[in-house]
Amino acid sequence: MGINIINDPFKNKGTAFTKQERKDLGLEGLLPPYVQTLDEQVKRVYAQFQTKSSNLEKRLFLMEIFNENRTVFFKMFSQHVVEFMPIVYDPTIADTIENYSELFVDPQNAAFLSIDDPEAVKNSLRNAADKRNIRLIVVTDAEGILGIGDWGTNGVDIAVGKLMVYTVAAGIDPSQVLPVVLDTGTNNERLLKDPLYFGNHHKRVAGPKYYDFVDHFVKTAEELFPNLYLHFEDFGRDNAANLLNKYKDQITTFNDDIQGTGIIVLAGILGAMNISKQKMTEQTYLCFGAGTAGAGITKRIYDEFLQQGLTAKEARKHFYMVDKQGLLFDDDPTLTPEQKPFARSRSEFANAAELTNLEMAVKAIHPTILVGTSTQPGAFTENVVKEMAAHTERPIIFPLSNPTKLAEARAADLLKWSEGRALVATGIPVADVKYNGITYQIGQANNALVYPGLGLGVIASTASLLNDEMISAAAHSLGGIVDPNKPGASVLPPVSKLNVFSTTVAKAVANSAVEQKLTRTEITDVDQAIADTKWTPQY
Ligand SMILES: NC(=O)c1ccc[n+]([C@@H]2O[C@H](COP(=O)([O-])OP(=O)(O)OC[C@H]3O[C@@H](n4cnc5c(N)ncnc54)[C@H](O)[C@@H]3O)[C@@H](O)[C@H]2O)c1
Ligand SMILES: O=C(O)C[C@H](O)C(=O)O
Ligand SMILES: [Mn+2]
Repeated sequence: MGINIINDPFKNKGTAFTKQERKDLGLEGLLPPYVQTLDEQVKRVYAQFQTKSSNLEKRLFLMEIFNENRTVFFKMFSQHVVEFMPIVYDPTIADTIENYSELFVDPQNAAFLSIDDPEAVKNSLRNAADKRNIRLIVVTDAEGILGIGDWGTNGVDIAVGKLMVYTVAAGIDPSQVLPVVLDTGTNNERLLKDPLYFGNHHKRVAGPKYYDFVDHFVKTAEELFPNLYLHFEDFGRDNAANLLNKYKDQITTFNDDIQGTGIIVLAGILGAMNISKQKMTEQTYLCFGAGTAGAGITKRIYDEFLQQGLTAKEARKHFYMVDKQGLLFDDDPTLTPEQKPFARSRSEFANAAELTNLEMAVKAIHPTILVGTSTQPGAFTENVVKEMAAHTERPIIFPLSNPTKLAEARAADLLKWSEGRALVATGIPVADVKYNGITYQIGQANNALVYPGLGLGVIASTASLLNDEMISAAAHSLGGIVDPNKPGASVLPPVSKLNVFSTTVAKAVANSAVEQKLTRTEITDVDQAIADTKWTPQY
């Protein structure tokens, strides 16, 4: 029995089991005699961590600790958030997803569900939960992992990684979460040919069979875990919005790429407005890469224009989208439902036929905001940036494609090409940039800065739905943390304060749920409800 506890990462205390616990739990003789404190354990493990040289090695080491002892892992993570985030999460997580089979040591308490075995869904979820009270699932079908595409069952890592950030940022109890991967096949030829690949060796199943399988999973999860908050991550462009639209008014659910990214970009633009002292509704917005994230962000910013008093007709005039084919026009039969509302009429431009790339579009439109979610590295060229900067004092430029190798531009280049005028945020963390004697702090417009607080607010308030009011409240709550008058100020709060502002976001979201009477239980004190929900790593 003692061995079982040592092998259970939710219960294991390792060398910190007291003499009495060792006696009671049948652990005598299974551990060296000295009883360590949690702090001593963390110090020891962090020293081991520091001997690792590459980020991949560091991540693999941290995952071993995660597999053994969640308390030590999260205590250490919480002390080194800025250092660990890019290792545990994006961008290093992309390497572990691409090499999942080669690096595999442990399934990390995830649930692996296969479209070829729908009858097993219920038992699989039950087995993975192992009688734990699951309040939060991150599910992926891994068709659109970050910007690296289709990774089949390997994508389970993104669900595990997103959940780790929930805990370190917002104190979500790690024993109440479940990562889930839906293996519906893969169109990744490299995986299909790889004898080591752990997933189903067939093409992705599409159409009704796919939607039925997802629905079967959703219904079963809702039945097994009645207080569930269901987070969708990295589904493909054809399915992500459909699934969100199907479930958002029925269950407590969230799509991170559409909604989470929308929140963080809105918060970043509001931050940029504080710095430039300009008005949001006077901006011209260009979305580059109008897929899941791009269209989700555009919709969020557009809704903000409406909230700030513009009519739908007035607001639309401020928005443009560029995708593979160039500027999107309303006569294009390949537009997605999410792109359609923002497509323009050819008659607006004398040279519509020439607007087939970003540079030509920027020349014709004079955007003041350019947000990249295109997976096209280097797409924000010097010419594009100079052209944009020629027509606006403080160009707002967010190259958001992840991981690092796919970013549309580097922050340092954007500042150089705009002579320090660009207001920049990136998808992955970047170091400060020095330019002309000013140190620029670069905001990280990654949904990781908001989804944990959002989730904490939803879970603590027992909200039955996550609606647009709550989402807007989350975006607006991130203001006022950065001093906008400091030269080189960032448009977003720093990751070093992730823990603090996650609670700020949670309060805004929970208050909104309470005001709208969307909670399942009566919440009289939001702050208390949040404090009661939060888990801290301690024995
Ligand atoms: N920073 C963040 O928080 C965050 C959040 C979500 C997504 N992202 C990043 O955004 C990128 C896109 O993710 P997604 O989920 O929206 O993927 P997606 O596949 O749904 O969308 C990508 C879009 O880019 C378009 N595109 C491809 N090549 C292009 C080109 N040459 N020019 C213009 N557009 C082109 C595609 O047609 C598609 O519409 C990824 O790199 C992802 O990591 C970042
Ligand atoms: O995972 C991330 O780093 C952000 C985002 O969800 C993405 O898909 O790129
Ligand atoms: Mn994502």
